[in-house]
Amino acid sequence: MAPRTVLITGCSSGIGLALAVRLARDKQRRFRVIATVRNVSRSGALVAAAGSALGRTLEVKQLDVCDEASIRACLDSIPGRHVDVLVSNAGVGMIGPLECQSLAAMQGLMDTNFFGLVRLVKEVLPDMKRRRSGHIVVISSVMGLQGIVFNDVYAASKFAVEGFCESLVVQALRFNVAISLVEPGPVTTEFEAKVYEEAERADYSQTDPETAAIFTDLYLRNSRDVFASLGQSPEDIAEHTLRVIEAARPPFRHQTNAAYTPMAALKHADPSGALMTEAFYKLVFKYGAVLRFGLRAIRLLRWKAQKVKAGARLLGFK
Ligand SMILES: NC(=O)C1=CN([C@@H]2O[C@H](COP(=O)(O)OP(=O)(O)OC[C@H]3O[C@@H](n4cnc5c(N)ncnc54)[C@H](OP(=O)(O)O)[C@@H]3O)[C@@H](O)[C@H]2O)C=CC1
Ligand SMILES: CC1=C(/C=C/C(C)=C/C=C/C(C)=C/C=O)C(C)(C)CCC1
Repeated sequence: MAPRTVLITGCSSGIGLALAVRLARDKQRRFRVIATVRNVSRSGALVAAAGSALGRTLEVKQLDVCDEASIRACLDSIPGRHVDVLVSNAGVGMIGPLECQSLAAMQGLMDTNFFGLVRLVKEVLPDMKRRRSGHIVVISSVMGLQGIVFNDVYAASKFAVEGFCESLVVQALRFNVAISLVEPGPVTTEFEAKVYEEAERADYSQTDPETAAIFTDLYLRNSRDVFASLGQSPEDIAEHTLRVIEAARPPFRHQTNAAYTPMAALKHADPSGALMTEAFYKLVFKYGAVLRFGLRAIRLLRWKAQKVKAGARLLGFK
């Protein structure tokens, strides 16, 4: 079988980079990867990780999801504009009290996370429909299902992504085009570092002292613990995404972190929203110590499991 052409956005770091390299290094050579970056000068890590795959199963192209012309130019440079699998991955985060964020920054986030996807789909879907084949894979988030305090605008952008795809999936199916949402929980990538850096630079005089204290003393502290305990690696997410891409009948939704799933399920257990609101309120304001204790226990268990795995490898077990 001819290799499938996979176009991925946001490959300069994190999930996009890991996925591009994982697919390009596929032992069965099932994929030809077009790894796109918005700024070619930031493709060093990708090129280094791709190694010998570069120029064989992986090529790097420029694509800014906020710039329609760059999307069109990238697609026009592909023979027959033929893309079998589009992975919409490029995205940015934003945390903190609303009052400390400018409307321009919020609009910029929506432009990348939501309209970036819309621009890509508008350009790629018509060709896929004409060919009556294709797969659009969208890196959404658990925050596309469940909001998290101080992530208001980011969660809204992922809810928008989910609503867009949920509406489009039925029409696409009629043309034999699949749509899949991959929904990771926390992943340890530059994403995390970038939002913390921005939080450090933020001007908290724009909000009241109580809100600022809730954000810096409760949210930031607990969030770091959540990432340290429940965080997955970008390589983990690449493996999950590979499974979605290679599925004979791709799922519409795929959550990558079983430990996070109960958090996203609360709203479905009680349609009034009371259970979800109370559970999160208590986790943030009442049982912070219990949350941190639980997260520390998970960290210890993960550390022990890693040691056991390393020991097994040393003894020659797989
Ligand atoms: N990390 C996490 O905890 C989670 C992340 N996600 C989602 O995963 C996706 C990837 O994030 P992750 O790998 O973690 O973060 P990274 O910050 O490591 O990667 C984000 C990528 O998106 C690129 N990007 C940003 N804006 C644009 C643009 N306008 N056009 C093209 N590329 C752009 C960045 O490029 P540049 O280097 O030029 O800035 C970078 O390559 C995002 O959609 C994010 O929302 C979902 C769940 C959890
Ligand atoms: C679970 C949980 C928390 C934090 C969750 C975080 C930080 C999730 C991050 C998810 C990401 C980054 C998704 C990206 O798309 C709190 C609010 C600290 C306390 C209540 C329980």
